Amino acid sequence: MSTPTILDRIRAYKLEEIAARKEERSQAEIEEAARAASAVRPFAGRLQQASIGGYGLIAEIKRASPSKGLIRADFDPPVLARAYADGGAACLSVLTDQPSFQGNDAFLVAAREAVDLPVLRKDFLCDPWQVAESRALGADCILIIMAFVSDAQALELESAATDWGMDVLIEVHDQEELDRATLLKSRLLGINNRDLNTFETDLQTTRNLARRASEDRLLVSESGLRLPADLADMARYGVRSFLIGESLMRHDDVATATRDLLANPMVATL
Ligand SMILES: O=C(O)c1ccccc1NCC(=O)[C@H](O)[C@H](O)COP(=O)(O)O
Repeated sequence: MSTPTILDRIRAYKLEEIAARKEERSQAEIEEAARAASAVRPFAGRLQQASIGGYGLIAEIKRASPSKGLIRADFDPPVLARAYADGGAACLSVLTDQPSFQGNDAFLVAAREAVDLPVLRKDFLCDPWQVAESRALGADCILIIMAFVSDAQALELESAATDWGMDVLIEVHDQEELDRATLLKSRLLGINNRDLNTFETDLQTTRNLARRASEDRLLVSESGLRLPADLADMARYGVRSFLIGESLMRHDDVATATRDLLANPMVATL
């Protein structure tokens, strides 16, 4: 039998987590909480707007990761959210997965209350119940990781997100996942530079897949981006939106680091 991958391990505990949470709150209860949540903020719209002439940044609030362990000890989600907003981020991403990323649902709630930016719930979703739960927390966008879900699950998640008025960031990291993503209608397509088995990041993933993606998609390069030169490199391949966590989280002054990263965007030539 093959060794379980990180996604296999995450899937196993997520299924237990979902079952336990469903015991606590029925479908009707979670839907009622989702209906009572504050209005959805336009995630894809803000990102698109920022990427015209500039760069669209989804700035990630990330305390730890399976590959790096603890990334930031001084971790205060509302303070970080305000620093990202001051630095010019278009949107936030907040990790809520606890076992692998030391995230928490409360981090998303607190970060979103602190700013007026739209927020992505960064977690491992495979059940529409989690989409309603994301909306109940206030999330404006969910993530569908093609490597984590079947085609049927991806369609079900997208349909639930659409019903709740939320945006979807579809995530792919190879050609097969890019082909499967054609099933989905959402505009936002994230290309993850991180190999989820080895954890290595390689910007070549974005360079390769960006030119094969449909022109209708708004492309987001994800993971392993650190420098203004990295963003300019991706912009040469038509990618002007980015999901960045670790490199910004490691700066003492997150607002200045964010501002410096976004300064002097490459002029669009496409
Ligand atoms: O970050 C990880 O080590 C990781 C491991 C396994 C699955 C997912 C993982 N990260 C999720 C992400 O997509 C990143 O947090 C996001 O793209 C930001 O990446 P980075 O700028 O490199 O922190």
